[in-house]
Amino acid sequence: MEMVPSTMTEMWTTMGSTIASFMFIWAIIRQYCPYELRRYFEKYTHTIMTYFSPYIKISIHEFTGDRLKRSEVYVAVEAYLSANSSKTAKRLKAEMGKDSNNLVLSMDEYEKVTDEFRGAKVWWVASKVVSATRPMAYYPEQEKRYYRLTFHKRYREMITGAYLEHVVKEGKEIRVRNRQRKLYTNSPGYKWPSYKQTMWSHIVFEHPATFGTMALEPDKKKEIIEDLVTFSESKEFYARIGKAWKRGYLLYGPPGTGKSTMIAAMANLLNYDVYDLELTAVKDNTELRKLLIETTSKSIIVIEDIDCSLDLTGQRKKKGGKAMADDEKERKEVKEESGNSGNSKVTLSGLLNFIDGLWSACGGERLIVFTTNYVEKLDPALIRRGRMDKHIELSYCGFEGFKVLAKNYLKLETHPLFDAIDGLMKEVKITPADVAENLMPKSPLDDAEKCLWSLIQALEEAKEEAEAEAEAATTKKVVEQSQDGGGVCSENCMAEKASE
Ligand SMILES: Nc1ncnc2c1ncn2[C@@H]1O[C@H](COP(=O)(O)OP(=O)(O)OP(=O)(O)O)[C@@H](O)[C@H]1O
Ligand SMILES: [Mg+2]
Repeated sequence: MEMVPSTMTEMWTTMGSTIASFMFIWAIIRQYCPYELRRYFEKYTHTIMTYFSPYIKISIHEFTGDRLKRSEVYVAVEAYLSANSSKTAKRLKAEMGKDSNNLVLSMDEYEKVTDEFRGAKVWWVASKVVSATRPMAYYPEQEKRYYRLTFHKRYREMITGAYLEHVVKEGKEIRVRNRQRKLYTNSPGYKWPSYKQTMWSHIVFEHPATFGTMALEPDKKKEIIEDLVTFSESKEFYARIGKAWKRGYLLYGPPGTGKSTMIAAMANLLNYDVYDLELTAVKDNTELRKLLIETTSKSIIVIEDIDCSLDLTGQRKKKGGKAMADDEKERKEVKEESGNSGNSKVTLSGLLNFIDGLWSACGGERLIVFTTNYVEKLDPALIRRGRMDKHIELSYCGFEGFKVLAKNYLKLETHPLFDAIDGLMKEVKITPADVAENLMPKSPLDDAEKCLWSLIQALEEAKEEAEAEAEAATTKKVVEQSQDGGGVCSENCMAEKASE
């Protein structure tokens, strides 16, 4: 009976000393054995182990080839695992997600998660290698991150086929759902050569406008929404007909009719990013192309006030001479003062190339939107179908539009004053922006009726103004006619004057 503990103790002692000597010898080998020999040794142990191991490993690296763009697969896997790992993994990384108030969790380095697919079990590990060599002391050490997928070799077909496809597809969807939408601009607050690699700066896109809150005739609204949704679902169609997956919209109409608002509504409907392109800040055609290449898919590229944002007007100015309206000139001057334009050498052909040249096809799933107040002043080449596929006129507010605004601003579906407003709206033009401004309560005590009265007053004032203007115009015409018409029209003029 006494023998047992002593045998046990002896055994432990022997084992302990064996391990110790093994470790010691290994340390010696590691230290004195040439590096090549060690590599050779490790490589072969690895091969032998793999030969006997029933498991297959697949690595997905963050960067492949040159370190320009993150691998799409890696990004998708990251998103897929972030959704699936937050329940099982113990160490998680938190990052800001959509709406900037929810956190997106993803697995931390060296964390392992298990996933199951059609009865097969797989393991994912997030890992990284830190490259020992630093190209330049200034740069931080280069980390190469990757995910490693391990599974049994009997599932080889299924995992390399269906499972990975499922992961990538799901991952992409999760990314779209979680991403914060961004509003990009190319007009720089400062220039810092070669430090910033991208040409766009961005902030989070948080415009609340939707088609629901827009004052538009219901039919027109429906048509635009359907057009947009059809576009976003037509990847195969565009591929089949051999056209780049993009669509141009031209929004035109007087100021304050909702052109900019509609762009925000489009972005919110389709969940797209917005690139607000300030043409006057683009140096030349080459820079314009660079900007285009750096835009991502699922985005809207916007050029506001296209009529006054570059030398296109210069071209037309030569042709059209003095035809440019005074107010347009004013707008142009204002723009030039505010922006650092003047030295922009973007030409019409550069812009046309931007819209439908070869480069415009890269990325895909893109809307290009132009807005203008003077559609008739634009070069026909710029807005022909195929470039600007859909022309949308945003015009003065009708009664239907007013009802939408009344519902949004005052929570009113009907009101006895609506009839009076309907009548007035048929007689005078008022922009949705003006209607909105009048419906906005100006003090906490203002009720719906007061706002409606304020609108009626505005409409009546506008009506009086319009009447006065019309009268002035007729008088002017009569005077002109009597001056240069001479004897020919004098009879008519006299008759008109007599009747007045
Ligand atoms: N159709 C509309 N529906 C709802 N609100 C509108 C509409 N049109 C204009 N508004 C309101 O008027 C304001 C100005 O509209 P917006 O900036 O979209 O006009 P715009 O057509 O882009 O004008 P501009 O030609 O001067 O750029 C917005 O803040 C918005 O609230
Ligand atoms: Mg606008």
